Amino acid sequence: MTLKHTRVGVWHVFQENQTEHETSWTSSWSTWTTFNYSRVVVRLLRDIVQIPKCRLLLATYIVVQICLGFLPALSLHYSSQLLDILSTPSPSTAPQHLFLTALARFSCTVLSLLLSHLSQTHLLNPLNHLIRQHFSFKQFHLLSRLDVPTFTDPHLQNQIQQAFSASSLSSSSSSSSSSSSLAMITLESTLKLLTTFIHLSSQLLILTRLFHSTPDGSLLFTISLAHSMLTWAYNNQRDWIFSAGSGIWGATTRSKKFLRMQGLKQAVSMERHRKEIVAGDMGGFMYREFTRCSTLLGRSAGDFFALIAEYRSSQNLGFLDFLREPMAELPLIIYIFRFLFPPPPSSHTTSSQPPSQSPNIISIAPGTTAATETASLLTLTLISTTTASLSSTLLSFLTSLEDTKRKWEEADRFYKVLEVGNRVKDGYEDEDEEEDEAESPEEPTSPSETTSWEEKSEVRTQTTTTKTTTTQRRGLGIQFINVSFRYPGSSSSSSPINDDNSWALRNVSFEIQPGGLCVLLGTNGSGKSTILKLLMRLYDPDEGEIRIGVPIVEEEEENEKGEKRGEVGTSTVTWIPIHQFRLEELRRRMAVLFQDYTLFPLTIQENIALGDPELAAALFSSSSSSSSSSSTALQKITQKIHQASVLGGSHSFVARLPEGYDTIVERPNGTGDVWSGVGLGSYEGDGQEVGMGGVEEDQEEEDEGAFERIRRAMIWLGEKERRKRERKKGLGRMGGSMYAHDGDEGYDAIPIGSSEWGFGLSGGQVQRIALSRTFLRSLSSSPTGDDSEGNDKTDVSLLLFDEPSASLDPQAEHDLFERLRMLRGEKTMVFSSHRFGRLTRGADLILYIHNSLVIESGSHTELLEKGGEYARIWGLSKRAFEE
Ligand SMILES: Nc1ncnc2c1ncn2[C@@H]1O[C@H](COP(=O)(O)OP(=O)(O)OP(=O)(O)O)[C@@H](O)[C@H]1O
Repeated sequence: MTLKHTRVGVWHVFQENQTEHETSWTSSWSTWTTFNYSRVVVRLLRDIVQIPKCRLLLATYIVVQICLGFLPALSLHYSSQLLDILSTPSPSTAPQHLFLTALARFSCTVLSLLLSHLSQTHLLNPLNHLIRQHFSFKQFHLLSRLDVPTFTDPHLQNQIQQAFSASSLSSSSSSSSSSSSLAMITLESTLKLLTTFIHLSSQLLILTRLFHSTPDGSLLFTISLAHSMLTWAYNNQRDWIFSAGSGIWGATTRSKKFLRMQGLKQAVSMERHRKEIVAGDMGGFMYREFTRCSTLLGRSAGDFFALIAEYRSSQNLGFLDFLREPMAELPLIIYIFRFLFPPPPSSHTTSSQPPSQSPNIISIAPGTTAATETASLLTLTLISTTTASLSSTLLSFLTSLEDTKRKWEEADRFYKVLEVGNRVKDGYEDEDEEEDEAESPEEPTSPSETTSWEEKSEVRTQTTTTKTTTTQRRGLGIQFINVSFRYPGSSSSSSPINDDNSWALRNVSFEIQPGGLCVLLGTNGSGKSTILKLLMRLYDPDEGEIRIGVPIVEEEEENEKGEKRGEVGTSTVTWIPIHQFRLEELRRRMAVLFQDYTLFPLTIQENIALGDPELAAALFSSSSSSSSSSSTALQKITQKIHQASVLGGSHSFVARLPEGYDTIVERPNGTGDVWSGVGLGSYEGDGQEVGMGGVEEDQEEEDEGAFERIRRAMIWLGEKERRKRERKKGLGRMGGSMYAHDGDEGYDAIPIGSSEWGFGLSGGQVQRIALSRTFLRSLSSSPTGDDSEGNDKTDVSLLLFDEPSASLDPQAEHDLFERLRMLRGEKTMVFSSHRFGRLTRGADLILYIHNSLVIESGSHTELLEKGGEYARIWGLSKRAFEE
């Protein structure tokens, strides 16, 4: 299928080309037939029904909605009856009949109101909450389980965004709460379709009866039907262009001026660029450039959706416009026509039934009696309103049909995204696949059945075993065998590896024995961090293989004769392909500090504790329990966190923070304090009052007083919360907010989240917290820290550090390497670094990488003897100190 290219301002829109006749409604009918909607609806209902407490609520909600679907038709019925009675007054029965009918009509309105209220307050709101929560769990599960290449895939990102934002987008147009979940909106939409259908069918039944006895009934019916269809088709045709969910289209802009304009706009709005803008005196230039670009681009620059809306509204009038609008006037024209030229009496307006007694006959003509006029006018009113009502119900049904179809498609997309698999396959997945292929009757080994890492190595097939006779070492070995890798999305060309710059690593081979220390050196972008990422299996190599060496220490055994077996001080290293390990287990054996480490928008304590998720879970459960045993456990966990913090070098400054370890690093989005009516007064900057606009002088003082009171109330709340938690925990400090003591004034609120790292943490401090998290992982794996003898019981055998001292001062760097030195032989350590010195001198293996190739490898002495690149750089740094 070809693509249609449209220019909308600075945007280029590419659309799947639909032929003239293949408009949205025809294509929509074809999707109705091809798309298996029932599957989505059944799955959605099954999911909702499985949510605890939802079943009864849902059943009641459906019943109420169905009743609400019947009520309008019932109201119509009683309205027509009322008009019947009014047009044919009978002295004997009229008052009583009139009263009862009016009561029934009134009851319909009251019942409709009550049911709507019941439905919204007692059914829809709780149902919505349960469903939203359930589906948010599913969303969170997906987002938390995706691996790096899958998550960063732009195609999947787009799908996730579409699927997850569908609920918020749809909710804005939904009549229900704006925070409805997609599932709830889909359910509501489906039920709305059902109730509108019931409404339409019951209304049709009543109207057929009414129109049947009217000479122009069928004509009016046809007109109102045609009008509804045309309006629907018109709306569809208009919405078809670039509307989400219809057709496939994409838009891009390549306008350099527009990109610059937007970039400048973002730069001046974001706090993190403020320092550079002020220090570089860029403000004036930015303003001039922004206005220049904006003026040059004029109306063509703008947000895509705003431009599309403008584009749509400026489209030419079409055939449907000419047909649709006049058709709305047709019923009135017919009434007038009938008034002026009444039809001759027909067979069913027989002489036995005079016109005045037949309410459903239009027989207004000059010279008729007053009673006949009243009856006919009432009939006309009834026909007019019911025709309009039918038209709107039909339109609503057709719109609802389209809307529901879209919601089902969104729900289908949502479910498909939830099922997305990770690109990095788990060791057991491979194993299962192999077993499936071999059609083995045996059950695959369940992760829980295999308890030890060493045991696992025995069951592997593609293993190589080597014996080391050196001192018995712990840690894991690493082997890279001709490993080549390029990041997903890097250009792929058929040229040989050595001529292709898209590779991050090319034919890399090396071996590190368990407990060894390896330093990766090299120029920027040479591939050092990539080696660490491959070791963590964030990505898998494209070529070659990575193996992990598991040392199995041979125990001394005595046989029956008392002879000793096994070599003392030797260990057998079994080399296992990395992809055969269960990912969870592999990563539990490793601790990593990335170059681009991040802190999470949580407290410092939680940030460190997350180094060991089990410990973090124990921390959260102990802190929410008030028993004495959990208080003891909490103290032990806190000690462990502090211990890691000391090792990472963060304890000294964290302890001095007003909220200590409970300081929130950065307020999460949507949790910032909400203010209203402040900031309009004046702002005191450097002793000078600067008008901020809008507030009268008297009011200004009043507002500042109010602002102060609110501010203090918020501080009081934070303090209260903190004390409550302190009492509960019996230790430490905790707070949802952060306050700095400003001496005279007491506490002063610090706007959290206003700086990139919340409480104005320096780069080095952030790195120390991140280091503490890495150290926590390498501390005892026991969540309660029962290791009273101080033995290292950790599972972590491999430490990976990417520029661990990049932001540290020399003393902190020295202390860090001293601490790491203690772990030599206990754990395998791999460092990526630019620094030559103590680290490289003590390394077992140095890899010098350049342009994705390992160009030199060996120990410090070996590399100096070689006199290559390493020796040259070493010489440079040595000279710098000597000069
Ligand atoms: N996520 C990514 N997607 C695509 N390419 C990447 C990605 N990360 C790194 N690269 C590219 O891979 C190559 C190797 O990057 P890597 O981060 O391993 O270098 P490095 O040696 O650690 O550099 P530095 O010393 O600057 O930290 C570089 O060319 C880089 O541009």
